[in-house]
Formats: sequence, C-alpha cells, structure tokens
Amino acid sequence: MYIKITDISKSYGTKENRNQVLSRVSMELEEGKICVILGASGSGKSTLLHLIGALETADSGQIQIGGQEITKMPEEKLSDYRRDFLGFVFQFYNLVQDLTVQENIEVCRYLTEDSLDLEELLRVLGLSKHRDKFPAQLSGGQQQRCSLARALVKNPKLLLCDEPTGALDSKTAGELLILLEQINQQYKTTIFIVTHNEEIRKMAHKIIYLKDGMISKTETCEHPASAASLCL
Ligand SMILES: Nc1ncnc2c1ncn2[C@@H]1O[C@H](COP(=O)(O)OP(=O)(O)OP(=O)(O)O)[C@@H](O)[C@H]1O
Repeated sequence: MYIKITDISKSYGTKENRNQVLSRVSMELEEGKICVILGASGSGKSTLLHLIGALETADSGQIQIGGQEITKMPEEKLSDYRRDFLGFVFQFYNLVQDLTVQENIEVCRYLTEDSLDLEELLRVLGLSKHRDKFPAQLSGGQQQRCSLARALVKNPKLLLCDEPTGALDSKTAGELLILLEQINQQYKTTIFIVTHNEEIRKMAHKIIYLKDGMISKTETCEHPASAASLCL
C-alpha cells in the first residue's frame, strides 16, 4: 500500500478557541491511483492535503508514504521528502511573477537529478509558444498549466492538487483534468485532488467525503470515467 493514513487528528488554536479540524481520519491509497477529496467548505480537505504534503504537522496519528513514516520525520528529512516525492498545484497558481514560464519551471527542475524533459513537458502542456512570457501575460488556464509543469518537472511520485480547477472556466478546467489523467497514466503519478466539484469524483479511483473533519463516506472505482467525459 503506497499511502496509509491512520487516525490522523488536527486542531488549531487552544482552550476555548480550539478548533478540531480533523478527527481520527484513516484511509489508504494504492500507488498510481487518483483520489478525489470532497466536502463542504471548512470540512478539512485542504488541511488533510497539507498533512500529506508535510506542510503541517498532525496532533496525533500516522501518515506512511511509500513505507516512510512522515509523521515521525525530523524537519531536515521532511524537506527531502517534499523535494524528492511531492508536486503541489494550488488554486491560484503561485507562480513567481518576475520569472518567465520557462524560468518558473526550471527553478524546480534543478531540485532533482531525475527531472522530466523540459521540451516534452512544455509541448504536452501546450506551453511551448508561451515559454518566454511572464505569468501576467497568460490566461488563467495557461498559468495553471505552467503551475502543473512546475510541479511535474521533478517527476514527483505524488501530486497534491488543491482546488486546481477552482479559478478556471469549465472548458479550461476540463482540459486541465485531461492533463492530470494523462500524467497519471503516463508516469503512474499518484494524485490527490481536493475539490468542490462533485463531477470530478467520476475520474477517481477513490473518493473520500469529509464532513466536519471526519470521513463520512469512501467510494472506490476500478474503472473511473475518462476526464474528457465529465460535464463540468
Ligand atoms: N492555519 C490555520 N489556522 C487556524 N485555523 C485554520 C488554519 N487552516 C485551516 N483552519 C481552519 O480549519 C478548518 C478547515 O479548513 P480547511 O481549509 O482544511 O477546509 P476545506 O474543507 O479545505 O475548506 P474550503 O473548501 O473552504 O477550502 C476551517 O475552519 C479553517 O478556518
């Protein structure tokens, strides 16, 4: 089992301001699968993603990724874990505004010896002709594709996407999801997608429904629908 989360709890604040955000969340995901996390606003979706990405620490419980127990790692090893294993894609792209598309991607390419071919990535993501533009000169969809290229160039085993289509129109969102599906199939990348859009669950091998910080339902699907068939 590639990812095993056991009894994870997380709260913010103390005493009367304490907010229990996740309560004893457990789940597993096999390598190379797509998992969609759904739930109302404030249900703890992003917090769960941040814990998997070691951007936050849990109060209790364990998270094992590829046999490594990340909840017990010292900060130095966590930095290696984030650098070597993970790619992040966020709703608002988080690109460096003073760098071109190509430079934004290259910054991350140097983090690994096992990087993907830059030219191929630019071509697959339809960015070749935009490579010398700055983020402000791109559409939202192009910026998100750049953000995806930046996450992918170091060939991460695990891609964590927080509302990746949240700022995109439905056509552009569909194109991005097709790319995610392609990446999952081509590179066997394990992908988590946090979203409000229930339709996206149809392309997932596993769907986690969060309610008030707890898993209210889990579904699995051996043969998910193609991203191209979704009605976004
Ligand atoms: N750094 C933080 N400090 C304090 N409270 C936080 C922090 N991050 C999240 N929270 C709180 O934790 C709860 C869950 O937040 P989270 O962002 O995980 O939910 P979500 O399901 O992703 O919501 P949304 O769909 O609106 O993005 C919310 O009540 C939020 O205010």
